[in-house]
Amino acid sequence: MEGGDHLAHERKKAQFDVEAMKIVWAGSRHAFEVSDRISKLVASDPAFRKDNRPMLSRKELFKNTLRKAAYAWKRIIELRLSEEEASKLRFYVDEPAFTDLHWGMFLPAIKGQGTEEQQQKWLPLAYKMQIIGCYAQTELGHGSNSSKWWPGGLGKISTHAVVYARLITDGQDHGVHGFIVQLRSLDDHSPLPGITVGDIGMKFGNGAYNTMDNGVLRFDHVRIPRDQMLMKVSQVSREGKYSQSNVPRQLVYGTMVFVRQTIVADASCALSRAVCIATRYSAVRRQFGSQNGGPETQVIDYKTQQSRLFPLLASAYAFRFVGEWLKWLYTDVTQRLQANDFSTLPEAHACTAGLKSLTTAATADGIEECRKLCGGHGYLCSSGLPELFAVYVPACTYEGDNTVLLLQVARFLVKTLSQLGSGKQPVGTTAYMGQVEHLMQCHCNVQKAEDWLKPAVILEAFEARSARMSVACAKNLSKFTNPEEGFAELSGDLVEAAIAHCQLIIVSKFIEKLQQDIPGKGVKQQLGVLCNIYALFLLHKHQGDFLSTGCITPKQAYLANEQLRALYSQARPNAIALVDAFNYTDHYLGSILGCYDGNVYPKLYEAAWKDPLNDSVVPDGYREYIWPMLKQQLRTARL
Ligand SMILES: CCCCC/C=C\C/C=C\C/C=C\CCC(=O)SCCNC(=O)CCNC(=O)[C@H](O)C(C)(C)COP(=O)(O)OP(=O)(O)OC[C@H]1O[C@@H](n2cnc3c(N)ncnc32)[C@H](O)[C@@H]1OP(=O)(O)O
Ligand SMILES: Cc1cc2nc3c(=O)[nH]c(=O)nc-3n(C[C@H](O)[C@H](O)[C@H](O)COP(=O)(O)OP(=O)(O)OC[C@H]3O[C@@H](n4cnc5c(N)ncnc54)[C@H](O)[C@@H]3O)c2cc1C
Repeated sequence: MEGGDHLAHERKKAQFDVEAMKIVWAGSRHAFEVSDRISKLVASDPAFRKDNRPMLSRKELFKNTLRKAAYAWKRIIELRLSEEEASKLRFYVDEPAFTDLHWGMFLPAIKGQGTEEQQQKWLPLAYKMQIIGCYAQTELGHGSNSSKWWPGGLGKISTHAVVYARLITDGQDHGVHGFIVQLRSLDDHSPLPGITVGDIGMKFGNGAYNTMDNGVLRFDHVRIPRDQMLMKVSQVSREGKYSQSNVPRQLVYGTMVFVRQTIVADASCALSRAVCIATRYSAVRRQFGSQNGGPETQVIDYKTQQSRLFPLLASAYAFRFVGEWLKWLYTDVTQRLQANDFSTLPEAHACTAGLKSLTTAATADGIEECRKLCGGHGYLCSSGLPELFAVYVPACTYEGDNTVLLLQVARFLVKTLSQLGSGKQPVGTTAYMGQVEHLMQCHCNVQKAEDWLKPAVILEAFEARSARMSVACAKNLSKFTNPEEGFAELSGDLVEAAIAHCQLIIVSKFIEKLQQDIPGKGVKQQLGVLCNIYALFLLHKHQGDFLSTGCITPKQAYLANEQLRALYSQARPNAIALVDAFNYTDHYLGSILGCYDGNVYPKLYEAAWKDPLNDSVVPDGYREYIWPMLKQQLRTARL
């Protein structure tokens, strides 16, 4: 079958209003309209072509990224795009670039940690791109006195950086503070005196994150003007006197809270993109197994394919909704901070750190699973999956290594439990800890598989598991005379308790989403199916935790799995429509396997001939290396 919509029969099976689901996915009608318009604008402009990336050398690739970034900026100005539209445009250009750090970290660091005066001086320059900034925190080795190493945009492009370094006045060390430092001349881009700066070298994957100039930076007697220390949290007077505002020191790390929140939202984008490719291809791909001489089985009908694919589809939706909620939490904490209410900062830190860790790990693993779900073709660059994986996987490391972040969550949980004794009632995402006595001894009330569809049953099982794991850690910690030693010794268990807590947050936010008014025929029902798949898939995967803590019985674990199989059958007819609801253009997906019309095979065949290796029938190197070898073999054979 040439041309046409090869997935039309799948689209007809949908039991819900796809257009309404698109709006739920986008977050609002307005967000949908902006996203739809800007993604089409990018897709229709040949200047944003990206299919040739894996073929380019690092230098060509990098120059191409600079061209695209400059062109994107030109279009943003010409079209007078709003901040929201401009950020969507950069998103759909889909190429990591220095601009990510300029807009995503440099500007937020100044906004969050600079005084009013500092903001007035630096922000207009940065908004107009008259200076380009990066965020320089990580060091080559341990400590804050070796060389900066890794900051994106630093290597070749940034003119300025927010640099994190120790502040020492009168011989006294005041800890790490942020400073705005000019790195390069605004005339000829050469490094300023005393500054050594460059790119740190090729990274994982062809193309992929090599469009970014992650850099190294050293200072030799560089003087930073006093008023370039970011002084919202603490100040140094003209006389060299150090003082602190009446705010928590942790605000110095506020930019990370902001970025971790955006990384959670981004996880749903990356995972949904991989899932869209794997779902469409699974419906196109047929294999043996037909009966009575009918068409062969679509691989999406294999239960094994469904049990690998549908939890990822459900996770993409789950991460979308928890990302929405996290954005709300971040906005709320920001407003409170402005009113000098710092009470929710520890929770915001724990939630952003924990959810960043959980969603990036699941997304990186999920993209790789989607590659395998596409069989051999998933390994071709034209599937889009190898590059997506290579670009995405460092999210498990940047903005805090995922294990280190889970340990931050564990500290928060242990602290929350320890405060129960003093009568402090936990609120927000730890409110359930307030019923710890009930959760320690409650029994799951599931007798038949369908009982697992009750939100209250699911919630209680997840709360009990999380509470019991945290309490077990706290009890074990209390056996150590030195708490830090205990924390280090038990860190493996603490990480698992943190994971259980974060999974509970995601499940509970999905359930809360379903309590809202969601318009559109069948939309809420489909989301209900996905929510149950997400929760029961986690329960099945971590049944060791649920069983060993006595939250459920082996029979109940068995029933959960039975229910999960039934849910997969309910999701099956809607699978293609559920990925169509992401509203991704073929340009953004960048995948032949995931193209909207499902016309995969002719496109794969055609793409192969476009590979530079097929420019000539006889390859370069044949005469030099292969021909003499063949001749040699010929002579040996004759002897
Ligand atoms: C709109 C589009 C945006 C696009 C986004 C743009 C870019 C994103 C895309 C790609 C990303 C690209 C690049 C990534 C950039 C980076 O990676 S920047 C470097 C980030 N580095 C890290 O994340 C380091 C991880 N380590 C930590 O976070 C450590 O906690 C620390 C901050 C280095 C501090 O360590 P330490 O001094 O040992 O303190 P400790 O951990 O013990 O914490 C002390 C107390 O402070 C609390 N706390 C820690 N962090 C925060 C925080 N961020 N906010 C609030 N509070 C925090 C902690 O809980 C402790 O509290 P106690 O009550 O004392 O227990
Ligand atoms: C693509 C990319 C882009 C980046 N961009 C930037 C940027 O723009 N600006 C910037 O400042 N930085 C940037 N970084 C750096 C990034 O933030 C750090 O790599 C990250 O925070 C992890 O720190 P590390 O590399 O020192 O890892 P390490 O801390 O050395 O981790 C190594 C191992 O040790 C373990 N470990 C470390 N500490 C502990 C502990 N306390 N307990 C138990 N285990 C532990 C970790 O789990 C990990 O397995 C970037 C990194 C990457 C990969």
